[in-house]
Amino acid sequence: MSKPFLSIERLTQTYPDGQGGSTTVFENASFGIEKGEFVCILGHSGCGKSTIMNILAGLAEPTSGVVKMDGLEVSGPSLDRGVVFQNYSLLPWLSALKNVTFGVKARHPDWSREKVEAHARDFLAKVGLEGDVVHRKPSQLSGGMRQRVSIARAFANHPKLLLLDEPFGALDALTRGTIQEELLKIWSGTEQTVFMITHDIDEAILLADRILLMTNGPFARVAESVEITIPRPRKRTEIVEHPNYYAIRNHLVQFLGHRSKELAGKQSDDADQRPETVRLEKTGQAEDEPSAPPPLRAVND
Ligand SMILES: Nc1ncnc2c1ncn2[C@@H]1O[C@H](COP(=O)(O)OP(=O)(O)OP(=O)(O)O)[C@@H](O)[C@H]1O
Repeated sequence: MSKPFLSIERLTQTYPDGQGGSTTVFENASFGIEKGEFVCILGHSGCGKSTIMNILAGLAEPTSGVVKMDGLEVSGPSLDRGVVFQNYSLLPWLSALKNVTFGVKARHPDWSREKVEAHARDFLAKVGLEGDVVHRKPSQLSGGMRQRVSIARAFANHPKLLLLDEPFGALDALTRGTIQEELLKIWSGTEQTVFMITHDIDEAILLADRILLMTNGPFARVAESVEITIPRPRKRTEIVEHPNYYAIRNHLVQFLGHRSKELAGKQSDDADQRPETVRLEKTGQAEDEPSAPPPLRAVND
């Protein structure tokens, strides 16, 4: 079997527990991501999502295990891996436009100034930022606009892998919805590989090809890989009508509400802990199958 584009192999992370011992966040976590896939990871606070992302970004080293991208081991940050954090991380002294051209110049040192600027403006326009607003500094932009700049900046650099750490966490629901759809549009035009942390089940269903589910730590596991069997293009208002939507949503709610705790803290003898694939398919089933939507409830309890 050929190796996936991104291969996470037996990743283990332990930290000192402050009392002379150590805590194992996760152990021998292994999974793959194919080129062009959009993968979200869901799990309760503290299970180790950000730790995995920092390792994928090359910003942190695991205690053991390796990450390979295109067959090469990841070590240290690289322009091939772009990161978008919740807090935007824009350079405050530069305009929105210059925040984008900065990375494009580094990526394409041979491009003319005009070409760099046109490229940056093109990506800003894709997220709805056009005209004079591109000359504003981050402090003169709203939170939603800043996050749009971060996304434009990340995509404009064409990294092979885009890592998004709760990029919409600080936004109000309306802005969040609009930017989610802008993100989908920009992603579908580029076929970039995306790995995203979110706490929002509906966001994950809207955006992802697959959702990785993590159990609670310590000894957290990436226990399941749930395929999102809803065709693209997807719209927030339309996916809820799809027969698979509530089956998938229920499964995720159940996992986060119960199974993430039941499976927590259990060490396994398997040297290689790979997630189980879950594929829920309700299309073509008998009409009398109960399909009433469950009551919506918070899942991050
Ligand atoms: N540098 C560190 N030293 C000690 N423990 C750490 C360190 N960094 C993270 N941890 C611990 O590792 C565990 C995983 O942290 P991580 O930030 O990866 O979780 P997370 O799933 O991203 O959480 P959240 O959803 O709240 O962001 C936590 O228990 C955290 O306290």
